[in-house]
Order: sequence, then structure tokens, then C-alpha cells
Amino acid sequence: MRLGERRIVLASASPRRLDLLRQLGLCPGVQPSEVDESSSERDPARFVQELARRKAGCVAATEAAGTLVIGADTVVVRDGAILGKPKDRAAAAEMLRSLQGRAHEVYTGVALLLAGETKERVFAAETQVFVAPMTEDEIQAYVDSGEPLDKAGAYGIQGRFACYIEKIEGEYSNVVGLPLGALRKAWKALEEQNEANSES
Ligand SMILES: Cc1cn([C@H]2C[C@H](O)[C@@H](COP(=O)(O)OP(=O)(O)OP(=O)(O)O)O2)c(=O)[nH]c1=O
Repeated sequence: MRLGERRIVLASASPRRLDLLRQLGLCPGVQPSEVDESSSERDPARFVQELARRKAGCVAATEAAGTLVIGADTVVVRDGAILGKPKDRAAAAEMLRSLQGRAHEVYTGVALLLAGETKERVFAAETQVFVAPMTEDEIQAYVDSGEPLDKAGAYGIQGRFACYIEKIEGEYSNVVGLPLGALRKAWKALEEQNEANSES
């Protein structure tokens, strides 16, 4: 069966990821995972892949065989340090102070799993983001907007933080939480593997 004909489940509570999949014309079910998001892994690409695999695996275990489960994890990386979501307003302001006026990287890991089967694709995408200098007043006003708290690095490129973005190198959708171009390639590879297996 082709992947597009299968039931698809997004293993994420992120409304942005759902919007991105809908942008592709997909209508996935949503089943947020409840996994421990800590890891001793320090390499960002490996970190986000481990978390994406964990999230998708947790949900795949509860789904009917053949369901395509998509899990993802996004982090901001500044000077090699992995930043997740800020725990409170003070942490959000601190993250924004450390990101303004310079470049950092955003990594999203994605896992595509077929429930009950061993076939899967797990990958990570990276985008470099250049942020304009911000004054302390601008940082406080942005924290007051409420946007930072549920987002890695304490900002949302798709929201009012857009006016502080000078340029990016890499996929925009990767920063929002799901790299659609890289997803298409992995989907295609999984589809080909699936078809080759069903012919043999
Ligand atoms: C950098 C950045 C992150 N984000 C979001 C994407 C993710 O939702 C969030 C990173 O946290 P994640 O832990 O990757 O995802 P989540 O907690 O929202 O959902 P789940 O764990 O259930 O999959 O930050 C933006 O929306 N815009 C941005 O510009």
C-alpha cells in the first residue's frame, strides 16, 4: 500500500507541525507522545533524531499495524549548546539575549515509522538563522507577547519574531518544526523500500 493511502498519525502536540502537514494536503490524526525528553547525547543532530525516534516509537506501539507515524523534535543550538523550550519568562529572556545580534542553528529530527513493521526513516535537518540586534525593551516586549514559552530557543520565526530575522540558510519549515523538503525525500525513500519489499 502506498504511504499516502495509509492512516497517518502525527506524534506531536505542536500545532505548527500539524499546520505544515496540512499545507501538504495531508490530514493526519494527532497523538502527542509522553516521553522523557532528556538525553545524554550532546551532538545536536543525533539528539533530535533520538528524541524524534522516541516520540514516534512510543505512539507507533499503540497504533494499528501499517499506520505511518511521524515524530519530530526541534532544538536551537548556540555555540554548540542545545537550547530547548524555556522553563519560564526569565529563562526565555536569557535565551533571547544570547541569540540576538548573531547567528545560531536550528535542528529538527524527524522519524517516519510504520507501526508493526521494521521499516523506518530517521533524519535531521539544519537551518542557520541570523537574528538582528535587540534592545532589552524589545526582548521584554517579546517575552510579554507570550510567544516564547512553548518554543525551542524562546522564539517563533512564524510569529512576531519574524521582524528580527535578518536571513536564514536552509529550510524555513525546519525552523517552524518540520522540514517539508527533507520529509518529502525521506517519504519517497520509505515508499520505494516499501514497494521493493512488497514485490519481492
Ligand atoms: C525555533 C522555533 C521553534 N518552534 C517550535 C516547534 C516545536 O513545536 C517547539 C520545539 O519543541 P519540541 O519538543 O520539538 O515539540 P513540542 O513540545 O512543541 O511538541 P512534541 O514534543 O509533542 O512533538 O518549538 C516554532 O514554532 N518556531 C520556531 O521558530
